[in-house]
Amino acid sequence: MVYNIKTIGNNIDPLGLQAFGEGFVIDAVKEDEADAFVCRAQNFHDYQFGKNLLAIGRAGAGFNNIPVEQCASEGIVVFNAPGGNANAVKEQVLCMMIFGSRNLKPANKWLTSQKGTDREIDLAVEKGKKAFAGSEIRGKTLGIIGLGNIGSRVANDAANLGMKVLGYDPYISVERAWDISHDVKRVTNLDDIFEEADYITIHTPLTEETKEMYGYDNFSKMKKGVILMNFARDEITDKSAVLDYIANGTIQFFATDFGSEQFYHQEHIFVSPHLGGSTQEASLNCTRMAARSIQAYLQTGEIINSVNFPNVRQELKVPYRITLINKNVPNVVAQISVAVSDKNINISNIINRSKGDFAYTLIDLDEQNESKIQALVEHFENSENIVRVRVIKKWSL
Ligand SMILES: NC(=O)c1ccc[n+]([C@@H]2O[C@H](COP(=O)([O-])OP(=O)(O)OC[C@H]3O[C@@H](n4cnc5c(N)ncnc54)[C@H](O)[C@@H]3O)[C@@H](O)[C@H]2O)c1
Ligand SMILES: O=C(O)CC[C@@H](O)C(=O)O
Repeated sequence: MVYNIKTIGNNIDPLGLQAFGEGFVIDAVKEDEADAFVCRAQNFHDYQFGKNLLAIGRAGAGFNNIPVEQCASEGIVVFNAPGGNANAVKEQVLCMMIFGSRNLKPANKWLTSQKGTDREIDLAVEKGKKAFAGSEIRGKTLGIIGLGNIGSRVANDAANLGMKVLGYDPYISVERAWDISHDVKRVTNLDDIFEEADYITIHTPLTEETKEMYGYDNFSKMKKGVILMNFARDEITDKSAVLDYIANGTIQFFATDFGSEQFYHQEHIFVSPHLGGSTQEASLNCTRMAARSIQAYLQTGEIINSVNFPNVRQELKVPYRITLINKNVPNVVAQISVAVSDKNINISNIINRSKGDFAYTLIDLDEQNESKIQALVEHFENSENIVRVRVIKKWSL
C-alpha cells in the first residue's frame, strides 16, 4: 500500500519529510487526490477538502488555520507538533525582553543617524548614549499567560535568569505542571499578572475565548513602563489598546511576531515576520513530528498528537483492523459490535474514544477471510452515524 502525501506551501522541511519512510510518496499527486497534507500556517478555512483526504499534519503548534471541527465531520484527522518549535519561540521571547529593556531599537536608530568621522561619531556616542541606558531583567517580574510548551519553557529559563516569574493558566495540564520550576508562582487571577509584572508575555492559542482578550481592561491595571510580548497570534491583543497604552507611556515596548501596518515604524514596537517558530531546528522537529503522526495513522490507525480526535494507541497484531470515525451519539458502539457479530467475526479488541461530536473506534478482528471483512466494511460505509471507514491489513502475518 502506497500513500500519497501532499505538502502545502513551500516551507516544509525536506529532511523532516524523510520521516515518512517507505510506503509514502511525496507531492506526486494533486491536492484533491492526496491521502494526507503536511502544512504550516496556510489558511484552510473555506477550503474544499478532497473526499480521499484522511489526515492533515500541521508542522507547528497553532492550528487555528485549520477548521478542525469541520475536518472531524468529514473524517479527517488533524495532527499538530506540540512543543516542536517551543524552544525556538522561547529563545526569541527571551531575546525580545532584553532587546526592549536595553532600548536597542531606538539606540540603533539614533546611532545610525549620526554623521561624521569615526572619531566624531565616537564623541557623539559617549555624550548621547545615556539617553538609552536600559534596565536589567534580573530581579524584575515576568508575567506569563499560558503555561504550555512555550510558556513553561520561558518560565523556567526566566527563573534561572533571576526573574520573579508569575504564571497564569487555568487549563494547565498535570503533565505540564510537573515540568515547571518551583520558583514559578502560579496565579489564578489574571489581574495579578497585569498588576504586578514588569514584563508580560502571552502564550495561549487563539480561541473564541482569547480573541482580543488582552486590551483596555487588562492594560488599565498595568504598571508604567511594561514590556509586552505577543508571540501567540495577532488577534489575541487589541491593537488600538496597544497603541493607546504605548502613547500614554504605560507600555514601554511591545514586541510582536505578527505584521500589521499599524505597528510599522513605531519607536516602541518591534515587529518580526512570524519568525518565532522559524528556526532550522524547529522546522525539522515539527515536520518530523507531523510526518510520524501521519505515518502511524495511515499505516496502523493509531492516533498520536491529534487536535480533533483523542489519542488511540494499540499495537497492530491481528490480520485486519477496521477504524471508524463516527458521530458521538448513544448506542453506536453496541451497533458496531452487533454488526461485527452478525458477520460471524470475532472482535479481538475494540477501543472507542470520543472528542466533542465525533468519536474514533478501532476494532481489531480475529479474522483472515477477506470477503467477510469486505462485507463488514460495506455495512459500515452504509451506516448513517459513520463518516469514515478504513480497513488496515497487517503487513506480515
Ligand atoms: N510565533 C510563532 O511562530 C509561534 C510558534 C509556536 C506557537 N505559536 C502560538 O503560541 C501558542 C502556544 O503554543 P504552545 O506550543 O505553548 O501551545 P500549548 O498548547 O502547549 O500551550 C498553550 C497553553 O495555553 C493555555 N491556555 C489556553 N487558553 C488559555 C487562557 N484563556 N488563559 C491562559 N492560558 C490558556 C493552555 O492551557 C496551554 O497550557 C500556539 O497556539 C500558537 O498560536 C506561535
Ligand atoms: O509554521 C510556521 O511558520 C509558524 C508556526 C507557529 O505559528 C505555530 O503555531 O507553530
